[in-house]
Amino acid sequence: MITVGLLGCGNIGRVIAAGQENFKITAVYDVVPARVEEFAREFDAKPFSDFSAFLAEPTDIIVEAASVVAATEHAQEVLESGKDIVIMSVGALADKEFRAHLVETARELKRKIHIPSGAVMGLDNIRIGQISRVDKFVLRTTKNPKSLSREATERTQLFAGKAHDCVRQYPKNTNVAESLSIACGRDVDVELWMDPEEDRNMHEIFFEGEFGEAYIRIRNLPSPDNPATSYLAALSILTLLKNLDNPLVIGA
Ligand SMILES: NC(=O)C1=CN([C@@H]2O[C@H](COP(=O)(O)OP(=O)(O)OC[C@H]3O[C@@H](n4cnc5c(N)ncnc54)[C@H](OP(=O)(O)O)[C@@H]3O)[C@@H](O)[C@H]2O)C=CC1
Ligand SMILES: O=C([O-])CC(=O)C(=O)O
Repeated sequence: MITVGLLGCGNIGRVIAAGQENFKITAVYDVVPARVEEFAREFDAKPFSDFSAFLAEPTDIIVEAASVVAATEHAQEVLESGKDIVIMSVGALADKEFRAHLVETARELKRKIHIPSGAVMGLDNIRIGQISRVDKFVLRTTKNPKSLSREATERTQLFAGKAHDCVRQYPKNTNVAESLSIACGRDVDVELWMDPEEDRNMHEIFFEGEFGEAYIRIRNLPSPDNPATSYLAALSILTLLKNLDNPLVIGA
């Protein structure tokens, strides 16, 4: 049985915990102590309010499902402790120096940094961008204003530019922009829209290159407990964890 240390007892953390089968969350940590205690009671895990103690607990892998700040603060020490990490708040890797250092540490210590497909589909073959010509790559994200904690009466563009800048400005809503950039091997173009007529978290991917062209549209249901996060993102990390010990690797 794979043992998991969970950093972040929020919306995604709860979906993962509810789906445990071949892995077990044995240790939990969150910035909100009452949330950790409640989560630990409900899912039979050990609660921690001190990160070092949480990390010292014997777990096989740490799952970050908290925030870009949490991933930035803790990813390095997780790897240095000799554990693999799953990073959900991928926006932390928009800092190129930080990412390079993290990857170098993982390489030296023979550890893995897992990045789930999250709220999009297609990361598998988008990786061809690392080895072949890319003519165009645009992510257009459209969410209801509620998902962006804003108000609007009409469709409004919030951002147009590069992924790194977008996720810095909208760290709770555009981690996928960074995942796509890492997959494709370049800082992709991003448009972020809010639309009161849209009730889904929609991601449209326009990809053209040496291979031909692709258009992928994902219309996600928002998570009931956090409309900023698509339910698909939680299912994605749950699937990743369930497949950690599967010898048959698909789509990689
Ligand atoms: N890669 C992808 O495709 C996607 C990534 N995400 C990202 O995944 C992460 C988790 O999402 P979700 O579960 O919906 O978020 P939630 O806000 O529901 O849960 C996150 C939990 O982590 C806590 N937390 C935040 N910062 C820290 C910290 N520094 N140390 C410890 N705990 C902390 C939060 O506390 P508090 O409430 O006080 O902040 C909260 O309890 C987010 O960063 C989100 O943006 C989401 C969707 C898609
Ligand atoms: O869940 C989504 O639709 C996307 C998201 O919030 C993110 O990438 O941070």
